[in-house]
Amino acid sequence: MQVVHPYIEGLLVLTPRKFEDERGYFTESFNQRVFNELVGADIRFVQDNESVSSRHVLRGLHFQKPPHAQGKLVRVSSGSVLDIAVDLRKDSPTFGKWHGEILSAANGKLFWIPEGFAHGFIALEDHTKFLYKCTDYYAPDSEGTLRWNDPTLNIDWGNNHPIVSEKDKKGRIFEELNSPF
Ligand SMILES: Cc1cn([C@H]2C[C@H](O)[C@@H](COP(=O)(O)OP(=O)(O)O[C@H]3O[C@@H](C)C(=O)[C@@H](O)[C@H]3O)O2)c(=O)[nH]c1=O
Repeated sequence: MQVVHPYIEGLLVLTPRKFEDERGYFTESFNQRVFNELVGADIRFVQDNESVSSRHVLRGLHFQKPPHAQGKLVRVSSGSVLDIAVDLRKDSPTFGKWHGEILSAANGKLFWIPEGFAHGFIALEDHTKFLYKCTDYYAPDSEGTLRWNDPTLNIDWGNNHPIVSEKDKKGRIFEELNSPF
């Protein structure tokens, strides 16, 4: 397992070992014990999600407010994305900063985004399948959306005209967000 700690504290990028042979490959895409040792906490996931997106589709930036905040362990099993986590923890030295990671079926990376972050991604290929585990259940009344193209965040999505849902077009701007974390 290769483990990388991005400069924003709490984020983790994991690359599980891939065993390749003439049949194809085998990999442990999730191992609760190994994961908890790496994170140093007893994290429990309660919901697995899957979405498929066409190229240029951007989903985000989403979070759920406490008491329904979610940690997310995300990966891609087909295609690729640029995945973004924005630090919304008010007392964090990196509050308002973001980290981007390319996740693809080919690189097999897992990106751990704990509670206190907004999350989103843009699909870089057609039929990009995005898989993620969440630490709390979907709670639509607790949902928050931060505007993907917020000028303060200034995220480089590599695309100025992505396909965005009507809900995401109405996302709040960072300056007016009043972060719940
Ligand atoms: C997220 C979610 C959505 N839904 C439903 C609600 C809606 O009718 C439909 C599509 O929902 P959305 O438009 O919110 O889906 P989407 O834009 O893919 O939302 C996801 O975006 C990424 C970036 C995340 O980080 C996720 O946590 C989640 O917010 O699916 C559920 O039933 N359960 C869920 O957990």
